[in-house]
Amino acid sequence: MLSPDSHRRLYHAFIDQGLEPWLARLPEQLARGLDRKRHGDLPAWEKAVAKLPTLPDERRADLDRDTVSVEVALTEPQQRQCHNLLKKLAPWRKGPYALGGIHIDTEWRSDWKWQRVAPHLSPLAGRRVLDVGGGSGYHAWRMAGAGAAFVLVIDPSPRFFYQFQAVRHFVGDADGGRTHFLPVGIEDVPERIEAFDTVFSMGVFYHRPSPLEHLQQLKDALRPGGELVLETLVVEGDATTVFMPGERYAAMPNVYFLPSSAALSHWLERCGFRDVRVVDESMTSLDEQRSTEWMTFQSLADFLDPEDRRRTIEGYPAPRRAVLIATKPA
Ligand SMILES: Nc1ncnc2c1ncn2[C@@H]1O[C@H](C[S@+](CC[C@H]([NH3+])C(=O)[O-])CC(=O)[O-])[C@@H](O)[C@H]1O
Repeated sequence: MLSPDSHRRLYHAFIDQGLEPWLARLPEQLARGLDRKRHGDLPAWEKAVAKLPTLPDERRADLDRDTVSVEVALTEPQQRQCHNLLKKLAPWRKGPYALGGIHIDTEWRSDWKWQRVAPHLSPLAGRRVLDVGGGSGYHAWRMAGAGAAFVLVIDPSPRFFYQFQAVRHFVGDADGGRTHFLPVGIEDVPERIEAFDTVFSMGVFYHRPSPLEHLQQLKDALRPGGELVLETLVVEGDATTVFMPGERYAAMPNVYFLPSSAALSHWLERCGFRDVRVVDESMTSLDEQRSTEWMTFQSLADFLDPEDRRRTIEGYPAPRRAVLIATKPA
């Protein structure tokens, strides 16, 4: 269960944003997303967040820096307690964060992805934003830091929901209550809601078995004239190239379509998007995704061929990611 305060915050935000068609579904979606049967560790994550100590009101949140940071004075025992509680939510994959002097060095340098994306966005100031598959919410805090009026992360992972709530505990009201997380998938967004000025889908597309349906769902979430930001794994090739790996790609299950960025541009156009641009294409480096103290399992270095880093352990082209931006016609 969410604390009544978090419930209230979410409901009020949905009312303020005129998201009434979605509001009626929230109680069921929250209950399902946080159902204790979904993961054996869920009660432990909930408890860890609930046990975070009350913090002094005086704090300084910096959401517009590479490391999402909250400066707040903690006593040494408090800092130790927070460190242990945050560790209970590991593995921490998306970040980095610095919370009350605790540096969470996550598996991903998600700030590097943001650096590739941010310069190309229509300014986020005042916009209503949806981040589909937003993980722990790192990019959502950056979007709020860039001035978005309302940011909603949807991600079905309850672990990431509790990681977000832990960061929220530190941020407090310093974001003006503009950043939110709903533990559901893209399939739970009400049909044709057309409510968001910018929709992000980063690191999700290749997990979708029906890629054009995913593009259509993203389009339906956008208001006419809104902007889509699509980041995904691609392969080299022309507008006719698409690759589907076997059961695993770089050890990941559930990886389906890896088009070339030219093919993906073509698909976006076929789905009715306009002004499609590939703003970045780059290989994922071993410094961007790696094991850390906060994510101690295997990471990219273990999933590439040790003899030839240009290949995955399955012999496929190593991860290459593109960022595409497109507009829904007004
Ligand atoms: N049906 C679904 N609907 C929405 N999200 C889903 C669904 N299924 C899984 N996810 C979520 O999609 C996220 C994909 S990670 C990208 C994180 C961030 N965006 C990043 O760009 O760093 C992959 C990566 O590391 O590239 C996970 O958090 C899943 O729980």
